[in-house]
Amino acid sequence: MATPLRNPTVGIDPSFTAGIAERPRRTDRSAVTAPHSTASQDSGTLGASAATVRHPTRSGMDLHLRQLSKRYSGVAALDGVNLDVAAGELVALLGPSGSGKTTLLRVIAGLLHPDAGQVLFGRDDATRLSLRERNVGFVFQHYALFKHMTVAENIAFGLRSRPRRRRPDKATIARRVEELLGLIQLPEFGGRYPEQLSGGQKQRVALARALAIDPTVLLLDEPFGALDAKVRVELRRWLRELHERTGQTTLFVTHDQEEALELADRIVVLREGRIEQVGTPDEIYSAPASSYVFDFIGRANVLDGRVEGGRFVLDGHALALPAEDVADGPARLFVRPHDFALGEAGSGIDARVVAAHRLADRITLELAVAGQSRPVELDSVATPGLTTPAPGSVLGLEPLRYRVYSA
Ligand SMILES: Nc1ncnc2c1ncn2[C@@H]1O[C@H](COP(=O)(O)OP(=O)(O)OP(=O)(O)O)[C@@H](O)[C@H]1O
Repeated sequence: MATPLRNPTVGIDPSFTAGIAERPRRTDRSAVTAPHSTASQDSGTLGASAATVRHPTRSGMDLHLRQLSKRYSGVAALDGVNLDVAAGELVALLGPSGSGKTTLLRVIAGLLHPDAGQVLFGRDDATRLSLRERNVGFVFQHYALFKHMTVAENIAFGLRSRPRRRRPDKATIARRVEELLGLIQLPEFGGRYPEQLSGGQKQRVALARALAIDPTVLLLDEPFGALDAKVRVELRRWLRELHERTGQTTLFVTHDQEEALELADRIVVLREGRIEQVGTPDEIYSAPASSYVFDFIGRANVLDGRVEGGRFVLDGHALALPAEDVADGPARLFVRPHDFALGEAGSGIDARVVAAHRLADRITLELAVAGQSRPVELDSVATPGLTTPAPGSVLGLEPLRYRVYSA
């Protein structure tokens, strides 16, 4: 019989809230010292041992995925996925529909078993353990709260349903629920039922319920996907703050690149069950490893041309951009809308203005480029004296930052 994994870095203690408040920021982990030992009060109540309170960082566990594969009737949902997540990291799994995000999250959770490969929590092989044995916290896109239970009962559920020997006493559970209600900023809501909450509030309660068990890792499957845009943005910031305070190792699935860029320490871009790139938001945005990542992260203009002798050229245009690391042959130029300089026709890429919009200090242009099937979008901060170009006029575009990939 497999032994449940316990988070060795996170012991539940009555000073939970204080402990969170005292936690230094991630960059200062080495300076962490125990706020105060509560081992004698807690051991035997929430299953915390002396070892659990020796590590007060509350940063969850490190996680390692080795060569994970999963196929569904011939289709590879996961294809040799390797990933290392450090304790306390907030990682986004990003990719289009069908790229394998949910499958990967479910395999980490133990809700789904891989055909091959390993899931390691710390140094322990968890591949054959169930969700409960892994002690992970999982939040679904559609608030899976129990309708017949109050908010407090929902949050307490994971602790109450533990086997007797690891179940905390009632007073400890009640205290823990109060702490979590404070943490999710719903201190007065313990007696309400889920139907009396907004969508955003329900998701906060779902998060509190997942955190209640002191999970080894927190797994969120499009946690804000069902909410409207404004609430999404608010909850996104709230989750980032919550993570700064709890330092819980967290993986969340999203197909929203903005959400990933704003929230994550690192982003994992998935494509057809494989990892296309892993990096910080800056790395992913500024140095996309492939045209797939460039296209997926942020807005992109794509121009079809070719590389000749280390330069990207477009027939009929003066442009000759350095592209030394790309082999000669058909190639694509990728430029973000705000990464063009505007000049005279004949100086770079000649582009005809199709439509122009000015909004306060920004000018947006829709342009047509001879020989290209896709329109080009340009977004520029208006400088004094710059008038909005008239539709029909021809301009020269100079890419300031760009990437060239073989086609
Ligand atoms: N139970 C299943 N049976 C058959 N195929 C499945 C099953 N679950 C997932 N798949 C397939 O595995 C691939 C990956 O699916 P997955 O749900 O992990 O993608 P995703 O990136 O999470 O997509 P979405 O953003 O739409 O949720 C897809 O091709 C999907 O059709």
